[in-house]
Amino acid sequence: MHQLMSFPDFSASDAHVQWQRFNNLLWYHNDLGIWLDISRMHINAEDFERLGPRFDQAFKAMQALEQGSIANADEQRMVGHYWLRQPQLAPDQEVRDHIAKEIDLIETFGSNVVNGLIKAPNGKQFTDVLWIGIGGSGLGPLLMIRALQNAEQGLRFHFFDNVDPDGMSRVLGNLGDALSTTLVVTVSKSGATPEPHLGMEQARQRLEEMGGRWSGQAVAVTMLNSQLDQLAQKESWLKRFDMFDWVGGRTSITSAVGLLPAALIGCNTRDFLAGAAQMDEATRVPDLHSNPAALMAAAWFVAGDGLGRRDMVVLPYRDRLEVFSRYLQQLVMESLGKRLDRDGNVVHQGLAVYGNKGSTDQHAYVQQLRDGVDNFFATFIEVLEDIENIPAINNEHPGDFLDGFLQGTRAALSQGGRQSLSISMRRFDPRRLGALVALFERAVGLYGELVNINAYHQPGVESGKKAAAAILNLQSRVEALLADGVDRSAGEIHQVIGEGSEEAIFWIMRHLTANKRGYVAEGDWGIPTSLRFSKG
Ligand SMILES: O=P(O)(O)OC[C@H]1O[C@H](O)[C@H](O)[C@@H](O)[C@@H]1O
Repeated sequence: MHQLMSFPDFSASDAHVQWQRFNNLLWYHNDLGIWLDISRMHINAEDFERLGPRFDQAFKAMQALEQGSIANADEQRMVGHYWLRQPQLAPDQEVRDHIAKEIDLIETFGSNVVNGLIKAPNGKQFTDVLWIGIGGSGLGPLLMIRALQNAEQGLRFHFFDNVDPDGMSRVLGNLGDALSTTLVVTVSKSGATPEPHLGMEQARQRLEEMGGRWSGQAVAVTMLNSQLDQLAQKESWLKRFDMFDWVGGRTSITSAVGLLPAALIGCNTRDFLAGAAQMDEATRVPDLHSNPAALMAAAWFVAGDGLGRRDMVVLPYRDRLEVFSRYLQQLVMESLGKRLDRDGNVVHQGLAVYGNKGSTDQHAYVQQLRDGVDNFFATFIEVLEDIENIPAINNEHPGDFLDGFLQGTRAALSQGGRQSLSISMRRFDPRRLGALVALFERAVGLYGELVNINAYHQPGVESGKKAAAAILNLQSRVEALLADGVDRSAGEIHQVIGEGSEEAIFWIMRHLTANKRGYVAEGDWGIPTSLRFSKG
């Protein structure tokens, strides 16, 4: 049964009406000290009524998912990230025990490394971590480190989240000799993603050139028996941690993927999990009005006409949360950006996410938000507790300015008829980060149900991967052909190979000739058809 709720429609000009909406729509969790306010989204009482039955369905689907249904039908997988913070919810005892055991192992390993009980092969204490992972295996850890690490706490973190040679060179350059006391963690659920594999090989070679012993400082986080796991086992790496088949990369932050970095910076992993579990409790409530994830999903739905017509601009007013929008990009866009719905209809669903942090962004793109194209809604995130060692100077408290800037932008957007929702946290710590992540995870899950898509697969990514593999294969064939030293145009190469396209061959040759790989080109680079390529 839906409890009918009456509150006035959004009004850009009537502050009293808005105050009433604020009071009527405000969600608050006393123990977590978190508020959610959707009163400045253009959602009205009749939307609640209209969406009620859809939410009843969505709540049921989420319940089934938590009980272990095959929620990811295309991949025939269960979706179990909620079990990670409440193992007792998992469908069988073996899984429950496995989750609990992994958390213990991560905690012990982390504290032993931080306290120097586990040492680098050269006998010295580990000083740094090189974290090699991409997508969910990189973004969650990055968020954990940026959001939770305090100065001088735990190990220094460095990331390989790409195969950009320049990026890798800079990271290795920054590490320098410290590579010999660096824990190198390779993270890949599938254990077969090319990016972390290449990163691992680079790190390994650099380390071995320095006389280091790879297996004494290498750690793997992956699924049992994956390619990466087999390598780690064969070579007796220092440690390996499990990723579970039923946890997707973008929701893996409460698995070893997020817990291990937390443990390595001496942060309380149990608090992080407890915060997520508490928010899970709150977002499990099958009532639209009192469930914050449902309120958020409903507001997103109405703002974008259920078709993702408005982007979500994430504006955390806390530097620690600067990468949260990047984290949400994967969580939201990889989950909701789908061509087909679950009945096979072409729907091109999605919800675009971008943002950095306030107040910084007020001096960059907020001008367009206030006055330009109205194709977004803002998500303000604030933390109320200021930091004591940044005192007021001349009676100017930086925290007051931060709050003032947030309120100012929020008001300016509303006056301009632009929508926003706000999440306020009394303080920020591992528990609140866990809660924040869980809030968005559930909102994404509910929204996926509202628009009837599979939020847990990523077929588009797979096709990009296949296309990239085809290009690398084409390159091998082009290089084999040009090994004879004969010069050829892109068209001639294409004719002989009979694969790919002239344009793809041009791109490959442009890259090869830009590097000292022995290839030369004669002709005009502005007229691709004039060029003849050869191995010089
Ligand atoms: O952890 P891995 O198996 O290496 O996957 C890393 C990432 O790559 C994929 O392409 C997926 O789209 C992401 O969801 C995943 O997080």
